[in-house]
Amino acid sequence: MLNLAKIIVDVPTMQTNEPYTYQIPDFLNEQLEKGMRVIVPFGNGSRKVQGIIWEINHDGKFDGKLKAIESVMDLEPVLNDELLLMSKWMANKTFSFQISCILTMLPSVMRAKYQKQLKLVDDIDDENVAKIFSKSKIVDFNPEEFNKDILRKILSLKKKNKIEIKYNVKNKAQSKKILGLKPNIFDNDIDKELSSLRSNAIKQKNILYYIRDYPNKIISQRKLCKKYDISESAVKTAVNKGWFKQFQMEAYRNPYKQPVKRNYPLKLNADQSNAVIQVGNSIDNNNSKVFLLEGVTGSGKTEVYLQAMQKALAMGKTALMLVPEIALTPQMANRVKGRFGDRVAMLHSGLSNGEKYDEWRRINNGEADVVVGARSAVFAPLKNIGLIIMDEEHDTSYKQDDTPRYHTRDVAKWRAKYYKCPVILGSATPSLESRARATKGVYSLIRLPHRINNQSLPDVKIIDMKNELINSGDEDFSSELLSAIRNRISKGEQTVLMLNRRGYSSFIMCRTCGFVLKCPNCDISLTLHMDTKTMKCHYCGHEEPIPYKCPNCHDKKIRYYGTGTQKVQKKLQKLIPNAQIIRMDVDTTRRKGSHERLLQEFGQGNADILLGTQMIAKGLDFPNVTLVGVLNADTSLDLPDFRSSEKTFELLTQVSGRAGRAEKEGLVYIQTFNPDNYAIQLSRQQDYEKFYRTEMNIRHITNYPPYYFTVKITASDINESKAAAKMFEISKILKAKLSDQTIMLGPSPSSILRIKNKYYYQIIIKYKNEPSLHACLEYILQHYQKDAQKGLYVNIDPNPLNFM
Ligand SMILES: Nc1ncnc2c1ncn2[C@@H]1O[C@H](COP(=O)(O)OP(=O)(O)OP(=O)(O)O)[C@@H](O)[C@H]1O
Ligand SMILES: [Zn+2]
Ligand SMILES: [Zn+2]
Repeated sequence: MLNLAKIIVDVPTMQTNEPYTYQIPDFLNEQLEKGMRVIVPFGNGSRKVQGIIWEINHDGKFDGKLKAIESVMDLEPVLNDELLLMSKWMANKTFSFQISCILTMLPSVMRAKYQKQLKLVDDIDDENVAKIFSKSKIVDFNPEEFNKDILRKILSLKKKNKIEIKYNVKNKAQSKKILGLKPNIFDNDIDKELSSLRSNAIKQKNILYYIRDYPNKIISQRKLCKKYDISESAVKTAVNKGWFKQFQMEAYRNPYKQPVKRNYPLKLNADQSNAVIQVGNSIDNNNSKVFLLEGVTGSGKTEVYLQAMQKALAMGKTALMLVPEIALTPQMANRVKGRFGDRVAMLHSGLSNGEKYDEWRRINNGEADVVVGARSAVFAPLKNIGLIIMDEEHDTSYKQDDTPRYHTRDVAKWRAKYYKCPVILGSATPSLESRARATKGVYSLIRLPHRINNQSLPDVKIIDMKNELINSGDEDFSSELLSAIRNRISKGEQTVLMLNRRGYSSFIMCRTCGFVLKCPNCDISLTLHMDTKTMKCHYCGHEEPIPYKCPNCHDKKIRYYGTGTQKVQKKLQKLIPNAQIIRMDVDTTRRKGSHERLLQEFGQGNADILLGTQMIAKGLDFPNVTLVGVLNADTSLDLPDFRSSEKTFELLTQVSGRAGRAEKEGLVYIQTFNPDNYAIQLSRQQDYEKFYRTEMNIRHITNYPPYYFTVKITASDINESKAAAKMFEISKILKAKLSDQTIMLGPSPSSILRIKNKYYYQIIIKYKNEPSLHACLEYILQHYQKDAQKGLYVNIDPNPLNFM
């Protein structure tokens, strides 16, 4: 009989979904549990890797030699049964490896960091190498810190067994420790000390009074000093006299800087209350229904979420609310925090890794039972979930663009099944896939067709910029929009302006020879960043100075193309000198808290105009905004993507919805060079149902989702012909297996052929019913693993969000 553990190990280059069996050493036998992280030896060197315990068997048998677990990294499991089970499902569903799913579920600080170390095992002659070990026989080894000569010597000494290279796993997950104080003097002794103090020892007396008032209270030193105006030196004296015991206490980092105002449930209108009742019934009956809440902008979806969550909490269950990163505005956060208080945990990219880890632990310990967060919050270690909400369910940020390529919606539905609870998918513009499922009855459709208080949707006007360009020569601001802005300023009302911007919108081009400055590593033009005065690649991070002469023909007529937000802001300021403008884009929101601050300023009325990129389109609820302008509606239409109309319609509808949400009526101007395009015309009517029918017809004729399922397979390599050859090989395997109804596009070069010096080739498969496809793709995934070690990667993306 042996104590054995099956462990899923973190070995990047030789992945497998089969766990490895290890022996549990006696000293760990009591302590180990399923779901804990451990460190185990791997391979035949002295390599150590992180792993997670998948199964424990106390009366196991094993023939042959077994390695033993070296140490354990956790005191309690970090993954419960549910999440372990989910990792297995997810690996299968997304064609990835279980270990990468597990690592995705955990806060980043819990992912292992491997530190190489050098250990001196024998005397060495070389002085330069010996110097490395002058302080200790084991030192951290970062190869990039040594020159080639020394590196060569180290390797040759390793061959002679005079030096060992070890791999150690570092635990980055550290809780924050602060100084805590515990009273250590009681009753009569306090009085004795008081009477022995000089009459002017006021600080010392104050400390004793405090201890008399709170004899059993543990307090952090910082708080004591701040709250009772006591100096640190006075505390030091008190500790020396034995009045306090000083110790290290664990602190949660507090990411909420400002106090949140409490808010209370609103009286629901009939549509809202119908929605809450339906969802509530599903919570009561433990059924895992999926509701599609289709509510026009400003229809009060958030209040429905809050009151449905309240129901789940009242039954002693927990609630999970997912929002797109960009929509996790302070407004949304305050609404939830203000309703449910300290039981809310927030997970979003604005937190430091340490803060995220703390929030994660609060959830794992059961101290927070409401979680609000972006994509990865879908893995929050809540137990006993009673409701899952996905706000703006159509948002593309819900799909992860890198392995594991999961869609948050699928994970949410899996968890809801596990806990037998409902899911609400909410949106003013649901994804076509979800809306089609509601038509089929797979989801239950609930509609909120009216705005709160029956306020009408804003009036939308479309401006043909072709005419405008001829008449006024301005391609950014039409005269109608300008006069509407001036009019709002004179009335003290506010305007939101959106610049529909894509990554490369401000590139530079030579007007003489047409030269465009491109990234040396990727097939993409560099983007101009005025704040750092550099040209940057958004794919690989390459950066270089802005050229003043054309690198090709040396002419000085090189100029900036496309509309950057900065440029537009300058121009607008010139056109309307008295306007107070707040600009919101990647550049102005990079610093922590700046997003929050800008919105707050706008909300307080400190500016007339909020000018920004797509990040201002969603979720904002400012009653004084009566005018919305979309400066360039066309950029998202130009995408070589079958979803470009859907994206355009959705964006225009969402941004229009920011206008006229309270008593005053709203007006929207959409500037476009394609005024007749159906997505633009239909967004003028803000009629989602009509858009849905029109777009479904087009998808039907062109054989696209939701009528077809899709899979994208890519191969990438530094050598272009290798990537292409691999894709042709794969296409042969597929052709042999797939039925004739299935459509295969490619192999073809991806639309950005080269990224980070690697070439990409792809195949897209469109299918309706292909039972053997999954197994075939699994085979491809496993079979081409060995190529990854040589730098050729094969990736499978189920239901890709873009085909480019
Ligand atoms: N029952 C109600 N009575 C009064 N006011 C309400 C009610 N429900 C919601 N509101 C208010 O109406 C406004 C719009 O609601 P909310 O922001 O929830 O809409 P939404 O449907 O989420 O909109 P969007 O999709 O545009 O973000 C908010 O200011 C909210 O406080
Ligand atoms: Zn030139
Ligand atoms: Zn690049």
